[in-house]
Amino acid sequence: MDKIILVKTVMTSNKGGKIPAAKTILHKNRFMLNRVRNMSIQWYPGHMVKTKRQIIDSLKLIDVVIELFDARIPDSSKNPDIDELIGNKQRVVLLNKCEMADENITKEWIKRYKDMGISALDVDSITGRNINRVYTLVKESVKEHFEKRVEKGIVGRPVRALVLGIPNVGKSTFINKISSKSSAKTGDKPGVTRSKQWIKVNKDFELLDTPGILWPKFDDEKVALHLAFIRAIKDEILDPEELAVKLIEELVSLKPEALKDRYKIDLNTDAFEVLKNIGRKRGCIVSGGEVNTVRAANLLLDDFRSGRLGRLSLEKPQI
Ligand SMILES: Nc1nc2c(ncn2[C@@H]2O[C@H](COP(=O)(O)OP(=O)(O)OP(=O)(O)O)[C@@H](O)[C@H]2O)c(=O)[nH]1
Repeated sequence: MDKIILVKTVMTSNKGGKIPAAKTILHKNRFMLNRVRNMSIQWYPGHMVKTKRQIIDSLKLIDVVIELFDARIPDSSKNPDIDELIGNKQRVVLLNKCEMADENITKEWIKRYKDMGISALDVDSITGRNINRVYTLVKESVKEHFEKRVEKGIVGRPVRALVLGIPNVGKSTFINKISSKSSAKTGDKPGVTRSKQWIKVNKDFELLDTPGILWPKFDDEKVALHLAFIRAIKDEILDPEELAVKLIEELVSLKPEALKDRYKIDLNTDAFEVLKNIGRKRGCIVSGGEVNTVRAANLLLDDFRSGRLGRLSLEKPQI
């Protein structure tokens, strides 16, 4: 199957004009999915190849990769190239933004990774939940590798890690949080290219200061939508009403009470009507009493992204 990668573009109708709102929503839904499917590889070669090269260069300098996923969508926030890129480098998976995901489902994910022989931990890089456990996990993951180094007589250097993840997953926030107690850069080290700096977490653990950004890639529209819901794909690319309608559809089947509790609305109607009801409840009204569905959509997306709809995991590990 062809790889589908989002490009920076605005939603346009087949005739090139912006699609009018409400009445065309069904057409729009179909159109968006086609658009998502058809999004071609316009910026792939430039950005992606350069980023990949930078990551490959960085991998030579580190012992372990810290792979950050969004706890709400661990499958979709995984870049399919990562396995090939990392090769047999040790890795630790962190399910970030865990306070917005369903706790039990996150536990299932952690178990799933453990079953695959990968250490995993749920973290919240804002509050710092579990951040102090990351070093222990990293140390365990490289134990064997370091013991071999000691056997070879190579001693006395800290464990070095690279943080990898898709845009907006929280890489910088995580790096800042984990290093906040001693965020001073350690300066250039032998074997480190001029531009590369190490951030000292503690005397035995350092992070490369530039996190590796992996561009999201997806083969199906569900992944694309999930990435858009969490804002790993820039909002300018997709129409907020369309995105909100898809989010409503998913939440209605997954956890309807999230919408009911927040907005006190009836869900026994189609998703666009639900969006309008959200708008009515929240005062997104324009002159003449019409609902401003764009405002309502942005409000809903904002509520989801900031966790105000409660703890929601959109993806469960497949059995
Ligand atoms: N609620 C919550 N928000 C988080 C967490 N970690 C990061 N964020 C927020 O997520 C947004 C993106 O965080 P960044 O650290 O900039 O993400 P990044 O991966 O470095 O982003 P890029 O530079 O685009 O690659 C920011 O608004 C952060 O405040 C978390 O654990 N919980």
